[in-house]
Amino acid sequence: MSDLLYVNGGTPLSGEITVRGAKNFVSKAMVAALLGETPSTLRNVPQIRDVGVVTGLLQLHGVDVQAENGTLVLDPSNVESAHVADIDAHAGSSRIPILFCGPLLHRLGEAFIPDLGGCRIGDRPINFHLDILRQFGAVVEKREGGIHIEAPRRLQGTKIALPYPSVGATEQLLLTAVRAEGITELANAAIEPEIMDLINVLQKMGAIISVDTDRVIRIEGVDRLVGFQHTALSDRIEAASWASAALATGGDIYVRGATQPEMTAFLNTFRKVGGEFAVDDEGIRFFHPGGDLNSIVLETDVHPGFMTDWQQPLVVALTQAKGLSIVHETVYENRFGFTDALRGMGATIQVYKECLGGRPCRFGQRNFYHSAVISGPTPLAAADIVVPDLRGGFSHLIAALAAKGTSSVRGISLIDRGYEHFMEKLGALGAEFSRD
Ligand SMILES: CC(=O)N[C@H]1[C@@H](OP(=O)(O)OP(=O)(O)OC[C@H]2O[C@@H](n3ccc(=O)[nH]c3=O)[C@H](O)[C@@H]2O)O[C@H](CO)[C@@H](O)[C@@H]1O
Ligand SMILES: C=C(OP(=O)(O)O)C(=O)O
Repeated sequence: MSDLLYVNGGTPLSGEITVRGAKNFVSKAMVAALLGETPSTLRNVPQIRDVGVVTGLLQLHGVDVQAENGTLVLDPSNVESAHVADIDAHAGSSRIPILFCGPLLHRLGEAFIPDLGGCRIGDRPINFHLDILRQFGAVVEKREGGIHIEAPRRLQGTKIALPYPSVGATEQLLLTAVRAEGITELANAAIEPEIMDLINVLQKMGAIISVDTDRVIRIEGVDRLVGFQHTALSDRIEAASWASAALATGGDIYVRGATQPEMTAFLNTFRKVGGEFAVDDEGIRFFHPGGDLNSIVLETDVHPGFMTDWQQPLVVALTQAKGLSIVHETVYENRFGFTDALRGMGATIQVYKECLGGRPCRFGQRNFYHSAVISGPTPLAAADIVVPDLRGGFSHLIAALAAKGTSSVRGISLIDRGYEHFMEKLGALGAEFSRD
């Protein structure tokens, strides 16, 4: 099937869709299953490409993965006999392979981790991950196409402070510390809801982990872990993406499965922009109440702040708000590339190297266009677009749906990485489109 979608925009999206488990949790919980001596069951798993990638990686390592109706059963009992030390077949496919380090070191004593993929929204180095592994006593060596890691003896608990509360590095530490010898303490840890749910999973497996209010996580290593049974928390990025689509197209979308506690920062911002929402026990209805949308000043941040992955879809809605909005991206240095295409569709967006609208961040005084000023409202016109990355791609799709006329959107398979059945969902919301 072709990677090109023709979108006939200008109609408000209206109706109901369902979101399932979070991409940024499910893949990590699947890796955690490697640590158990018995099978694990994970429920509420979406059919997205990243789940397929991690399934492939686990199978290569001898894990039996059975999938049925959104439930995965992962049996790691053959990992030792499979003992695969080279998984470069999956180089560049996602960011998850780096999280195999701790579990594989505990089980096999060595591993080869291929170069990572994921969205190109900045340099995305892995220096924190490698420093963590070395502090546990692993020997890390750069080789062609990836890194080779080895644990000459059992990994040892350690005390670490992250220079920045990185999600991946915090997960790296958790997945390594739970079976290391002794106590590990991580200061300046990330505390995203997806990390808290990973901690839930690890605790079910037998781990001892405490989280303090000051971003300190403390783990007492244990000798063995067992399988878990868990239902994944909901995907708050997908939910916010559909909410932004409702706002940008003047629509009304009920997102079944969306949950309020993990979305507090988004909901506050959505309300300030002029969107309305109604929370019930099953999900959240997001709608444009009519009238003007308001411009805002917004800064992305680590949890509990406004998350960076919400930024790109919301910027499309801000092109329809009255006045000047300022968005300061403080998590990634290069996450405004997607605005080029929006400008081509008629949006007025200027990007700056300065830290605008808030406190100085790591990227100020450097050569990164990490602040944006959006002036609206501007009608959007149809265009030919090439999808740059996962969230940028979804944002382009929203822009095409808001624009009058027929747009072509090329590279839509990138969107499958994080949005389950997005074309069926668009259909259910009344979008007009056809696949080439
Ligand atoms: C699969 C997954 O869960 N992806 C999410 C995860 O990405 P990921 O875990 O890759 O993001 P991090 O939180 O690690 O990155 C945050 C910042 O730390 C920097 N950094 C990170 C690691 C490192 O070793 N050195 C370093 O400098 C990064 O370049 C970035 O500027 O959290 C991000 C922040 O919420 C989300 O946008 C991604 O959707
Ligand atoms: C940046 C993202 O994902 P990844 O870390 O998998 O590239 C994202 O989900 O928006």
